[in-house]
Amino acid sequence: MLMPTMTETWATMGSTIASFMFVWAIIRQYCPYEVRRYFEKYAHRLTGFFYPYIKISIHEFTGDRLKRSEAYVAVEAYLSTNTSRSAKRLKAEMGKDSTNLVLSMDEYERVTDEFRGVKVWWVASKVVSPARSVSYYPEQEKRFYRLTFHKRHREIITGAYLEHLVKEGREIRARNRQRKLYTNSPGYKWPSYKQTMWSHIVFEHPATFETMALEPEKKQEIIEDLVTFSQSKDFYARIGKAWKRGYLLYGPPGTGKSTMIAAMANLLNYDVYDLELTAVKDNTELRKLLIETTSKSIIVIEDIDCSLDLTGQRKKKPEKVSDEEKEKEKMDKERKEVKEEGSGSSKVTLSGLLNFIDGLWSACGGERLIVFTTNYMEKLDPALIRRGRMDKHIELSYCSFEAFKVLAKNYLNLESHPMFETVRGLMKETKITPADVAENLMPKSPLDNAEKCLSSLIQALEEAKDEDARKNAEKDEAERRKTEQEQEGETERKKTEHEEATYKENGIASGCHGGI
Ligand SMILES: Nc1ncnc2c1ncn2[C@@H]1O[C@H](COP(=O)(O)OP(=O)(O)OP(=O)(O)O)[C@@H](O)[C@H]1O
Ligand SMILES: [Mg+2]
Repeated sequence: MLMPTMTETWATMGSTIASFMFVWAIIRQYCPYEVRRYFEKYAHRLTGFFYPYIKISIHEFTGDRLKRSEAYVAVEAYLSTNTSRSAKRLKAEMGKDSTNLVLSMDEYERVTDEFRGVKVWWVASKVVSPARSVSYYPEQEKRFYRLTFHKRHREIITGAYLEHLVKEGREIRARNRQRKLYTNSPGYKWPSYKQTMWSHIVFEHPATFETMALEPEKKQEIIEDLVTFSQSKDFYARIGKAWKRGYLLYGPPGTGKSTMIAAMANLLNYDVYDLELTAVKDNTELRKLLIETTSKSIIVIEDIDCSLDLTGQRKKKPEKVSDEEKEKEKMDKERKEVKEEGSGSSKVTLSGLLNFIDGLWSACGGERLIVFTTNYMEKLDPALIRRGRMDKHIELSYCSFEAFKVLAKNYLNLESHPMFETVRGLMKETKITPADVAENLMPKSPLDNAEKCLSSLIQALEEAKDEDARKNAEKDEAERRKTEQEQEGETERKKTEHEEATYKENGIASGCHGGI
């Protein structure tokens, strides 16, 4: 019998494959879905006998579809180091500090990797499912990576290789991570498959605790608290508490609450989620936003007192409201109105927010800070700010002399100056916010030197002192008038009483006369 030559074998295989493809094309074109499924099933089994490779798919979104899968993100980062060498089509994204471009493989690109002498293949791919006919959503893309390797290496690849890949992927991500500032936008539509509810920009705020004007002991205490938190994963696990911590920053406008949030993020290298509560439709949407936040992040709700009407239980007003309080209320109302403009009304309730902070869902992810800021702590519901929810209350107040020295160092590069004594004296007599101090210390022209800036600050302090004196005088005058009016009223009342008594006496006396 004649043995077939190599060429003949190839030709036979080729024609078998071609016939198979032809039959398959006909089945796909003309057969009903059930028949197609049947053929697919058996075709897979058949090829399984001869095909010596194993494939593992890692999808971008799995299960609940709300969060990118960690495995996918790790593979993406891991391959980014590999692909720049062997892939031909690459995607580039800005890396940490906007100084370098991070490369990753483009869709449908294939690369090889080697681990302990074993070769594997990676391909980046996606399936596009068509848009649903009755839907606002565009077509959905489901991206995934597929790993292929020979079945004789199954153990090493599914064990040591995948472990090594996840570990390295995480490290690369941490190295290249650009911190982000997220915000939830109003008018948000429900996400398509891959969209998230947050939009982001690169977080580049320069504030640090070093540049913050605060008393040194207070600053140190806050830094220690934050660092301890970030290193306490095991501790939180041991005591059975979710790894998160709430901070309430309160104080007058311009005392550094927002600046401190940026300093916190820079200290711990966390992302910031700036949550605009008035743009959140309801409690369900709030929970979804929470689920989408990542670990190593700060979730911020600024001006919590004006975010929503969360103070329902504390509406009892004092009987007498001073002019100052009236003015505060008016300002709040205006701010609230401005915030609510265009954002549609929100149905987030106090209980929804409480659940957001420490409900069951709040534990997902871990390593998160929740920070509220307010100008009026007394307006917040006690339930919202009790310890355990807002674990640490930090008051940021008017500028002290110690805080001024930090600003003088930052702005003027001065550690001491004869004019400092005048500033110290005036600061004891009047109040000024760090924002106002900073503004005065800022040179306004290239010719402005330290003396000019310090003079400007001293002038501002003197003006503030005069203003205080004027306000005090007005207050005293108002008090004096009030006392005078009260006294006049009292005299008038006594006079009337006296007249009435005299009238009664006279009437009785004249009645007696008549009777006799
Ligand atoms: N403690 C501080 N240290 C350094 N700079 C400060 C401090 N407080 C305020 N500033 C300066 O003042 C500006 C305003 O401060 P910031 O926005 O942090 O105040 P705020 O307390 O958040 O005010 P608001 O209550 O109005 O939101 C900042 O840009 C910063 O330069
Ligand atoms: Mg602020």
